[in-house]
Amino acid sequence: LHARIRRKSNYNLPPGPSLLTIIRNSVQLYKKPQQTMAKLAKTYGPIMRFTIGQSTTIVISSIEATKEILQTHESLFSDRTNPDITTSYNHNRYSLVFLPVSPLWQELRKICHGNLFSAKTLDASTELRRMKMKELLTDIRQRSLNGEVVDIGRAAFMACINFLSYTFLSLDFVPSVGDGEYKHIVGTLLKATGTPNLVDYFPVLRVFDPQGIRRHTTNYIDKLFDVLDPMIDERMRRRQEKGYVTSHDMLDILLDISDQSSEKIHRKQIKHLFLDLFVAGTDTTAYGLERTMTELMHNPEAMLKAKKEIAETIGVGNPVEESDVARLPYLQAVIKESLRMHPPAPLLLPRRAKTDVQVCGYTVPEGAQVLINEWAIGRNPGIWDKAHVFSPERFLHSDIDVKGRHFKLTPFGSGRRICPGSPLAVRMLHNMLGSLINNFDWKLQNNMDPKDMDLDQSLMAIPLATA
Ligand code: HEM
Repeated sequence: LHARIRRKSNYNLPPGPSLLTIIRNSVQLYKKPQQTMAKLAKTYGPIMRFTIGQSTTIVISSIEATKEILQTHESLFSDRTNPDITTSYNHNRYSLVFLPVSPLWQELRKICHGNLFSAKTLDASTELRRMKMKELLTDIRQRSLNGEVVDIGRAAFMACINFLSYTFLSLDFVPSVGDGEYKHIVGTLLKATGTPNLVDYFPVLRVFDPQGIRRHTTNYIDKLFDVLDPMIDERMRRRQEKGYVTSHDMLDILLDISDQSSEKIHRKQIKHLFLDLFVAGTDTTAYGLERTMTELMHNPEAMLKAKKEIAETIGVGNPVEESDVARLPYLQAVIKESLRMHPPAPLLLPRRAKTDVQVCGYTVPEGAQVLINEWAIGRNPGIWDKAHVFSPERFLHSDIDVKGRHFKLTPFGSGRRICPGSPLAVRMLHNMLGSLINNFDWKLQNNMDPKDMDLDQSLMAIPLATA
C-alpha cells in the first residue's frame, strides 16, 4: 500500500479539487456535470484530476490534450471503464459500448461499419424512415389543426425510437412497451449509467449495491429483453418459411451474418447489440433535435435563413429527404453549430488509460477514467470566436466536420471508438429538423418572447401549417 501511495504521489498531475470541494459541489456535479466541471477547470486547469476512493478520473477541457488522447495515444485510451451497472445481465461481456478492444468488439465494429451503418445499408432502409417521417408530419399537422402545444423533446424522442425501430426491426418497438414506459426505461438506463455509483469508487460495497442501481438496471433491461426476445424469435421463425423476402433491416442483416457464421455473432449478442443501439441512439439524437429547434426559435434570423434555403431548394411544405441534405449547406451548418453548443454526449463516453501515459507533460495513471469535456471545449472563447453566440455562419465556409478529425468539434468522439451510429444520427437530425421547419412555422406557447427562453429547458411550441 505504501509503495502504491508513493507511486501515486509521483504522478505530476496537479492535485485537482479536494474531496471537500467535490462534496460541496456534488449536487451541481450530479445535475450539470459538464458545466460544473468546466467551472472547476478554471481553478484547477484543463487537465483536472478527481480522486475518490480507489478511482481516479481525469477531465480534459483543452484541444491539445483531447488530440493526444483521441489521436496521438489513441491505442492506450481505447478501452472503456466498466461501471458496476454494466454487469447487469453480464452486459459487459457482450456490449459494443463497454467491451474493451478485443476480437468480439472488433467483430461488432466491423459489422456496424460494413453492414449496419454503411451508406449502402442506410440508403436501402431510407423508405422505412420516409414512412415514419410522413407519420410524424401527419401527427403534427393534426395537432396544428387542434391548436395543440407540442412538447418537442417528447415528440423528437418518439420519432427517434420509431426511426430506429423501423431501421433495426421494420416494426414499431414502442406499442409493445407503451411510449411513456419506453421513454422511462431508456431514461432510467441512461440516468443509471451517468449516476455516480458508490460501488465504482469503493468496490468492497459491490455485494450490497447500496443505491440499488444494479437492481434497477437489471429490472429495466429485463423489460426491454421481454420485448426484443419474441421479436427476434418471430423473425427467426419467419425466415424458415419458404419464399421469405428480406426486409433490408438490421435484424435480417445480423441474422444473415449469424447464419453464415455463429462465431461472428450469435442470437444472444444480437439482443445485447440492439439494447446498446436503442439506448445509445434514441436520447442522444432526440436531445440534438430538441436543442437545435430551441436555438432556431431563439434566433429567428437563423430560422428564417434555414427555412428559406429549404423552400428554395425542395419547395415549401415537402419533407426533407436524406438525399436533399447535400444541397442544404445552411441546414448542415445549423446542426454543427447546435452540436458545438449542446453536445448530446457532453463528456463523450469514458475512456480508460491502459498504462501510465504522458499527456501534455502530465502522467495520466494506468486505470484512470478519462472524460473529454466536449461541452467546455465547444464554449471556450479561446477556441471559438463569440463562443456563446449561436452562429451557423461560422461553419459555412469552413472544412470543420463532425467526423472526429477536428478536435475542437468531436460530438461523436474520434478514433477507433468513434460513434458507429453517427451516419444514421446525422441523417435523422437533418431529415427531422428540415422537415419540421419546412412544414410548419413554430410559435412559443403563451406568446412567450423568444428572447426570454431558457435554452436548457424543455421546448413547448405550437405548430402552424406553412402557407
Ligand atoms: C446525435 C446523436 C449521437 C451522438 C452525439 C453520439 C455520441 C457518441 C459518443 C460521443 C460516443 C463515444 C465516442 C468515443 O468514445 O470516442 C458514442 C458511442 C457510441 N454510439 Fe453514439 N451518438 C449518437 C447517436 C448514436 C446512434 C443513433 C447510435 C446507434 C443507433 C449510436 C451508437 C453508439 C454506440 C454503439 C457507441 C459505442 C461505440 C464503442 O464503444 O465502440 N449513437 N456515441
